[in-house]
Order: sequence, then structure tokens, then C-alpha cells
Amino acid sequence: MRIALVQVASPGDESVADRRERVAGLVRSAASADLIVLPELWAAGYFAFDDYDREAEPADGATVSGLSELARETGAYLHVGSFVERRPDGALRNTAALLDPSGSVVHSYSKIHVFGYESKEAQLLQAGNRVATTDTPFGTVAGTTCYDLRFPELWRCLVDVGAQVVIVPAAWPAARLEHWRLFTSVRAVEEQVLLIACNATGTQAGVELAGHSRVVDPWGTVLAEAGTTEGITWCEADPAVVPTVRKQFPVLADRLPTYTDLQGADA
Ligand SMILES: O=C(O)CCC(=O)C(=O)O
Repeated sequence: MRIALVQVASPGDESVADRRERVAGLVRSAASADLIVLPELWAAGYFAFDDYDREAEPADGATVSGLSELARETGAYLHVGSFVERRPDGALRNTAALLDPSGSVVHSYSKIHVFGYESKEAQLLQAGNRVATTDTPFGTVAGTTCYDLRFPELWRCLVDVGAQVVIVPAAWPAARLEHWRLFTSVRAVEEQVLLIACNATGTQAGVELAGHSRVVDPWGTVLAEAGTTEGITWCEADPAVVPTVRKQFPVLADRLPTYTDLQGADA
């Protein structure tokens, strides 16, 4: 499969309408991909906390409907990154969606671990509380978002529900680039998944984003890694690598049924 990671900058002096048009151009130039992936909250800008309420949209709002047309036009699976979703009850969430080539939403995920360190996300957004998978021609796909990378329990849960490919939109700061590299590699190896992570780049509200979008296979091979500029990073990946590695090195099968029994006194 041919993957296009579309690394986007969201400068504060650009209107959201202009950004949507610019990103549409980038997505069009990735039309030969089987899967196109965008970063976390690229339209509003992750660090533009004061704009979240104004830019919030319903699940079928400007981000999903605009990109749904582009999925049809390009004939690719298109991961919209994430957007500030206004739920029917008024709550706001950081929601990601995957569109199939007909433009239909086939997977959606609201970020479970909202981020509170030097971030207002945890104050402003409601945490999601569900994981799910969807079957695609390139395997069983699940999503998580950015900070979720730090929580192995969540990633194990994705494996338990059948994930083979995990798509991760992010707005990970440059200050912790080495953590980004470590976690994307470790989660791919630990969970034996094909991990496709698209990060934001540029500077937002004085915070420099790391870029370095990555694709890592279950053996830990980095199939692609972007630099820090905005644009498309291409990657060829063979989704069969997941069942192959899981069969040849069946570490997931060696998990104990439960680990809670290990706590406390020696038995
Ligand atoms: O965990 C980190 O260091 C970055 C997390 C983050 O920026 C996010 O979740 O948007």
C-alpha cells in the first residue's frame, strides 16, 4: 500500500478557510496514495485553545464533508486527522475519522487521554470513552490520538479488539521529539502493529511542533520519517507484515490471561 502522510502547519495568522483550501491542495497532490493521513486538529490548530469553541463542528461538519468530497475525487482512504467535534449535547471532543474512497466515515475515534500539561485541552474537551476497529483492504484499522501514545494499556486494548494497523494523528511538540520517536517505535513493536503517525509542524501560539511524521512496522523498521517542513511524505508498506511478524515471533500469544494476580505476596 502507498501511504501519504500530509504534515500540516497551522499558523495563527492564516484563516481557517484559507487553511482548508491549502490542505485540500495538498490532499489532491497525494491522490495516487491508497491512504492519505492528516494531523490532529489541523483546521483550528491544536494550540489555538481560545478558538476551539468557535471552530467546533458537528461530526458531519466542514472537515468531514469537505474531505469526504476529496476522498471521492482521489479514490483514496482518507484519514481526516482530528477536528473539534461539537456533540449533540454540546460537549466538545477531539475526534478523528477515516473516510473510505466513497467518502463515507468508516471509523471514528474521540481522543481518550486529553492533554493537560501546558495545554488547555483537558479543561476544554471531553475525553472519549470507546475504541473500535474497522476492516479495510489494508487490514483491521484502529485510531488513537497523540498523547494516547503514552498509555500502553490503551494500545493493548486496541490489540484486544483486533487492531493490525493503528493511525495516529498528532500535534506533538518539538520539545519532546525524542519521546515521539521512542513511543511510535515502541508501540509498533510492543503491539505488533503497523503504526502510521502524522504529526503537525510549524509554530502555533509560540509552541514549535515536531513534524517527523512516521510509519513504523511491527518489527520496528521505520518505513518513513518526515522532516520538519509542511508537505507530503510517501511510504510504501506491505500490510502483510503484521500477520507475518505475529506468526514468526508470536509474543502476543505469551501474555498471561491476567496480571492482577501478580500483585501482593508471593504465592
Ligand atoms: O505527550 C506529549 O508529549 C504531547 C501530547 C500532545 O501534544 C497532544 O496530545 O496533543
